[in-house]
Amino acid sequence: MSDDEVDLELLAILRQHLQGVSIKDEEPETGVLADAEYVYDHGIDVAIDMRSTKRAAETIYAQMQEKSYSTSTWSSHELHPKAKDEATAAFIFTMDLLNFSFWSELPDDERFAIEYKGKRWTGYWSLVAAIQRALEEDIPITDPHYWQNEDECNLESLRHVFRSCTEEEMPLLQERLNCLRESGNVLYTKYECSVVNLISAAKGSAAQLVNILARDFDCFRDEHPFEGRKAPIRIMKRAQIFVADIWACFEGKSYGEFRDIDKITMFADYRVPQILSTLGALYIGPQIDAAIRDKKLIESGSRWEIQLRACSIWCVELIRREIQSAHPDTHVNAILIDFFLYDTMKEMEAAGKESIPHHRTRSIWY
Ligand SMILES: Nc1nc2c(c(CN[C@H]3C=C[C@H](O)[C@@H]3O)cn2[C@@H]2O[C@H](COP(=O)(O)O)[C@@H](O)[C@H]2O)c(=O)[nH]1
Repeated sequence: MSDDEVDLELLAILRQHLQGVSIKDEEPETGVLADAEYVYDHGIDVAIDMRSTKRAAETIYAQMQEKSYSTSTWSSHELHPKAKDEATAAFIFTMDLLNFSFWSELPDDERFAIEYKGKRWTGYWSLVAAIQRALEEDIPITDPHYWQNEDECNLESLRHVFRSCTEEEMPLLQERLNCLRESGNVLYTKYECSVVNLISAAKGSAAQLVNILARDFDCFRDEHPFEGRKAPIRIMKRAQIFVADIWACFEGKSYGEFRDIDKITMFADYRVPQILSTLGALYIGPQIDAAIRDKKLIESGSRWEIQLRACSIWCVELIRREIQSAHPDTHVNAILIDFFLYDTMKEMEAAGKESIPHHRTRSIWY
């Protein structure tokens, strides 16, 4: 080969690596877990207590067994779509495009809430309720064509879709409109306005689907600089939870069939770090702990916030390894552990048993 041909070959290999596709076995990686371990090894404000992590692993495993926690738990939630079809895939994409920042400074009876099916829904469930309600009102909120139509889909119509039964508006409404507009444009230009085409582009790889979302959609690219490291820390929370929700909803079949689903990590939100800390598995240093207890805003992308998120990902990975080694005959992945921890934290919240608040960061990433 001439020198030029060698250079071109090397360039192609480098480009593939940069897109997260490794040459040797064509099996892509997301890089999220490696980056989580990097932050854990290099940060000084958040640590993991091994003894509590081991204990938490046992408790989590026992309760997951008791509740026979599986992919089918996803569809058992009252508001989640039940049909296993393309419309549900579009529903889940819309949901995870907007699945961020529901927390409020106001007391429970004044905070943003959606009234639907005779109940008052807050947090994540307010999003799901609003989408269900819009569809029942014949508003095509899950249709990428609608997202691009500025006459029909705009701040005013979004205020209607997400109208609250209290005085407080849904947080970051303009940012949510921006996410819809950008995604509508990308789906139109690259995937014939079809979420199913987007899923198919990953050719059955969960990691590749995360990488495609990060590559094509600015609003999914949840990566942040950390302490002078050259490459940003990849967290990819909404990209990963989208893949996980599709996998769980379709129970690993049809659009939910991914050969490498176990490469998906915990989703670094503001609820799972809260329960990991409550369990004693995550040790949050005194300065951050004080800020959380005082409900102080922790800035998106700050050193503290990146450590909270990345160390939570690493902590759930250690819990997963602990469960796997103690119970080699069962198969549990970070997704189901995460779903279980989120749902358990919500049950604790509903029962008024939150011992420490969740951290307050306002961003479109979670
Ligand atoms: N790590 C993780 N984060 C999750 C979820 C979910 C809901 N997933 C459903 C699907 C399967 C599960 O069984 C759940 O039923 C929402 N969130 C995040 O939490 C925050 C909302 O909190 P709050 O305002 O209190 O509702 C916000 O950042 C949102 O993005 C999860 O599962 N894992």
